[in-house]
Amino acid sequence: MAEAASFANLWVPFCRKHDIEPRNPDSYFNLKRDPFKNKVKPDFVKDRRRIKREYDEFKVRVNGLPDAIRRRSDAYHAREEIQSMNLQREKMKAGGDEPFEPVKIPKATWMADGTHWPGNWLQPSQDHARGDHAGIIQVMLKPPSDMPMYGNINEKSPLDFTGVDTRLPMLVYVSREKRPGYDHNKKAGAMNALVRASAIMSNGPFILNLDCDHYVYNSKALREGMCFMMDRGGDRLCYVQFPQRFEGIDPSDRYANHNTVFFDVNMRALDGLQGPVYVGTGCLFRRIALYGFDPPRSKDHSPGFCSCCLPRRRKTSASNANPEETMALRMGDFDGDSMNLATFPKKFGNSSFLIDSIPVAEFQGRPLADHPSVKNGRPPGALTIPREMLDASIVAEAISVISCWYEEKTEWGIRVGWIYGSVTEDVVTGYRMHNRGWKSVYCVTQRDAFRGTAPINLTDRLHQVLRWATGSVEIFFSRNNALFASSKMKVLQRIAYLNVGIYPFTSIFLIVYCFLPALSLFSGQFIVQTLNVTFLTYLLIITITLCLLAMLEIKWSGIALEEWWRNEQFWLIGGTSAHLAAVLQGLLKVIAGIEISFTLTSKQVGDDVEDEFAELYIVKWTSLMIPPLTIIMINLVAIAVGFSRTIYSTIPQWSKLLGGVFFSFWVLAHLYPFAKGLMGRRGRTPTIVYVWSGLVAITISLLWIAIKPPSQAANSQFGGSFSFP
Ligand SMILES: O=c1ccn([C@@H]2O[C@H](COP(=O)(O)OP(=O)(O)O[C@H]3O[C@H](CO)[C@@H](O)[C@H](O)[C@H]3O)[C@@H](O)[C@H]2O)c(=O)[nH]1
Ligand SMILES: [Mn+2]
Repeated sequence: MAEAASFANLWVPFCRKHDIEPRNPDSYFNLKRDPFKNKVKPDFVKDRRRIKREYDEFKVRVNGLPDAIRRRSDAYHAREEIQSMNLQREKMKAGGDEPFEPVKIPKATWMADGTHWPGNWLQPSQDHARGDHAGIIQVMLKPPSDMPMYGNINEKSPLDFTGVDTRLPMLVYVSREKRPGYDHNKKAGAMNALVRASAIMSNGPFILNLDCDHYVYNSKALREGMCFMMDRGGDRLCYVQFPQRFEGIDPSDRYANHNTVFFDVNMRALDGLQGPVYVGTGCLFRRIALYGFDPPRSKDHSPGFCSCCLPRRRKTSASNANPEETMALRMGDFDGDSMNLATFPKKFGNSSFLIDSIPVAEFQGRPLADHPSVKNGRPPGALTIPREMLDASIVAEAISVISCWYEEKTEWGIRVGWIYGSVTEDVVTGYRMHNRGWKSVYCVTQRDAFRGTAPINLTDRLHQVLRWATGSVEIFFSRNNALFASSKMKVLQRIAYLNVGIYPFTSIFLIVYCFLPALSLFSGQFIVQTLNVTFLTYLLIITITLCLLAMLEIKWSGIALEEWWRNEQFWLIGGTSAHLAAVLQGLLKVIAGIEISFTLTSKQVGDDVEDEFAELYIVKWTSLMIPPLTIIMINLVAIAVGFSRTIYSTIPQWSKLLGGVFFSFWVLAHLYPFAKGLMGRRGRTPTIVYVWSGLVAITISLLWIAIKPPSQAANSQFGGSFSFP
């Protein structure tokens, strides 16, 4: 961190001077395009060469750190040992009869300034180990000055930053206290600790949340998000969500990692309702909304007026599932009654610094009152007061709010901050805000705002989808089920959230549909006895509707047909494997209380220089693969059975066979990427895949013979009775 902060002193002004994008040095230096395009400043070449060298040196220094720190720590340790040995020897000379004891000094990780690193990961010991350590706060970069600080030539800086603002934002490293035996609530707990620490150290009225596997790709994106927040009526926005975009995904996007249908269709559609769901990263929050308050002026925005489809319906029925939920933290309407500060310690914990910061964050987040129509605006110039300097008491307070016990008997994780108890804490957290009447906005910038990495091999991808689906099932069985939403949630938004909780359950029907074509091939019967007009009309209407829907999605969102098809395919792959498992797991958790773990999805590591997408071909067997594999085998066998029966029958009815096989092929076409994934790299199919395929094939054949002995089957009808005219 210290190395990065010191490199930033050069890198950030360099980016400002030459309009560098993206501002992640690693991706910038790895860009495939011409770095000199549109660059006109004569010293750009010189600056770039210099900064590239600095960056390379920085990287080498970082690579050397594990070794350097170990050597430094050993040296310090040896010195300590010698010192204490000398001390003992002197004592022996002076006093005499004390027995000589070998000195034992616990090993520690030492920092360059000769102090102990409080975390100690090199040599874990009690109180200094992963999952067992005190809270750590390190101010890496001090708060910047209020006025721009322009560079000038006289400085020692190796680059000429004349006229470039060289300020850097405050940078603080936070690691919350961890003790064995405490439930730390994973990411949600980490976010809440950060929210509290930042309330005390900087108290920005807006918070950007990025996952560790994402980075800023467009330095101006934040400004676009702020436009929504500062706009008239923007004070009713709880967050601005940016789409998730990914890098390092195989060009054909075999497992629909880009998720374009979700990010370019669903999320954009939700933007027209109460707003997009929160997807965990790339999201700009209004701090006050995270604190669990109602939006301002919620009284004049009664649901009768904003419910888009059912106007003025429920005045009396106000199905407010939990009135105290929305009333408890009501901040008044900002204007008349002020916030009820007396109740704050019970909700936010005992830090008076934190409690005092809340009204400040609310005030500073208001839109500028530069127009008569802006209600409760912030008077111009109100934010130009200089920022308070950090002192020891502030840091001490920040340490205390990231302690293990701080949240005890408060509403953190229950009504305040990120909500606990779900592996998809993001959806729940956003839902609670919408439920209070807040709106959100989807901000798709021309240039991607943020970019991240995603698991591209089949196994990790399935596990990721499993986790999401499990989260959804949890939501379904919890009080966050949209059926219990407050009356402030718009009807269509409620349906959208209902869908979030329900979609894994579609896997049950999906699996049935995948077996039906095979079944009809085996039995020679189609799902309906005769192809009457009613059936065909239904089929036609459904098919046309689906096609129209697909066309609408593609035309409106501008995604490519291939991307759309990948999403369809993965919907079936995930649906028959991960979604089903999630439903079972979710039921287990609800009924038996058995929990699953939230493990970080593994990220591709670029060791394989020869193949950028080596990760794609990794096959790790998981039982999630059994249902799709079974579907593939059964459909293949069914096609073979139907085919051979037609060949050996006296009057082959090829059109009937074609009709039956068509639906089987349709299922297989969806599962094609899955089959490809199982194969691994050509010629390296894992044995377990063969074993399972063999097992399934034998089972089906035996079953088939048991049910319909060949002599009998030979006379029956072949190929399914459905046929193309
Ligand atoms: O114990 C944990 C586990 C995860 N994280 C964070 O959570 C993020 C998401 O984990 P990742 O393994 O990248 O999962 P994804 O499937 O990529 O995450 C998506 O889905 C998650 C919910 O399941 C959301 O939290 C994420 O924001 C969203 O990007 C990580 O980047 C970490 O920053 C923690 O802080 N603590
Ligand atoms: Mn991720």
